[in-house]
Amino acid sequence: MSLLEVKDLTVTYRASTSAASPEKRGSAGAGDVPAVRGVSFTLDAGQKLGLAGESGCGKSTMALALLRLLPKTAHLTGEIRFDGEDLLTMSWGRLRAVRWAGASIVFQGAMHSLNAVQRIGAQIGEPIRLHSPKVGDAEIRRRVGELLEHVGLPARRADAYPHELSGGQRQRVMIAMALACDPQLIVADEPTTALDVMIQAQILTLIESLVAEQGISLLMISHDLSVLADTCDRLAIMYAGRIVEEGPAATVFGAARHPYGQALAAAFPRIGDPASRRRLQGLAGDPPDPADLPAGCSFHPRCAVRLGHCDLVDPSLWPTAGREVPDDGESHKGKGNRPAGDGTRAACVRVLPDDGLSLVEKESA
Ligand SMILES: Nc1ncnc2c1ncn2[C@@H]1O[C@H](COP(=O)(O)OP(=O)(O)OP(=O)(O)O)[C@@H](O)[C@H]1O
Repeated sequence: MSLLEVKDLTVTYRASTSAASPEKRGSAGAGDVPAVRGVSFTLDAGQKLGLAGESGCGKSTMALALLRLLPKTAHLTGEIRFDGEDLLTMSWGRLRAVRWAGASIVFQGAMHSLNAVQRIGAQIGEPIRLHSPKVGDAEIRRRVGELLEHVGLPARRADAYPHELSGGQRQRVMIAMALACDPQLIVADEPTTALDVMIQAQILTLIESLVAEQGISLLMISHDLSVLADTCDRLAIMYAGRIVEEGPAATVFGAARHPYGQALAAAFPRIGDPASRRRLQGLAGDPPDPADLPAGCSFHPRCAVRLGHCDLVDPSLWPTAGREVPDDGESHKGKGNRPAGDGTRAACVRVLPDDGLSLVEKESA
């Protein structure tokens, strides 16, 4: 059993809370935003999964859904199993126990996530107080000091207010808070957004070493595929609310099968690979408005290698077997045996040419 099992998760932001639910209506209503559409993935204990995609593809919605932190207008269906328990059906009391101690989250933009008028020591101590009411003030203070030192800040900074810290220091405080109750999983949503590159690197190294040291699982969200490829074991690529490709980080970043995965990989440099001196390629156009998705594959209007049926068929995610999997999403249906594959799943496959250039790179060469 995996630590986290997400099965066919959908999240729809309703235009009106008074309207009947999408389930009761049978389909999404006018103005509803289907932000996450049938996402499934698993995360094992100690594993690091990176979730990448352009702005608006549903990454933060996914992250917030995992801890049921979405606003009331969000309607969720599917399953989110954490350590065997379904988070979507569990009681609020049980959910409170799972948050922080089972799974915790590091939000993007620490300044907006911290309470501006409370000392950071009190903020880091809060989850400890909530989860262990018998622990006294002196012990909490000792533990907070320890956590601050663990993330590279002096224990005395516990008395500081958020505005007295730099952006990087505030992000370290967020990480200390996420670690306060020894969680099994940390969800880090763009943990280095708005930090300069040097501090970004320090924070990423810190997260990496802490999760490795403590065996914590990590779900890291970013639009920066190269950072994720460098930090995570596995990568999942999201587009228009769906995971379109998922697999070992090196495979997805180095030889993506889905044209969107290829386009995203072509837009980022390969960290630590000086041999890969290639021109970075931008991807023309914007992701679709989730409330007004194109028919067929949502990526087809921007796809450099689309075929005739791409505006008709919306392929589902299938395990790939080497490079032989068809991309119509239908061919495996009804067949008992799935291909053995190499641990990669993709919603569409385009064979990489022999010169190793992705088709997207080749088209724009
Ligand atoms: N509270 C909300 N109500 C209605 N729609 C929302 C809400 N929050 C997000 N959305 C919409 O859901 C879609 C997915 O947004 P989300 O923030 O999850 O994307 P993202 O990939 O995390 O983007 P970014 O990288 O910019 O944070 C977007 O179209 C967004 O406008």
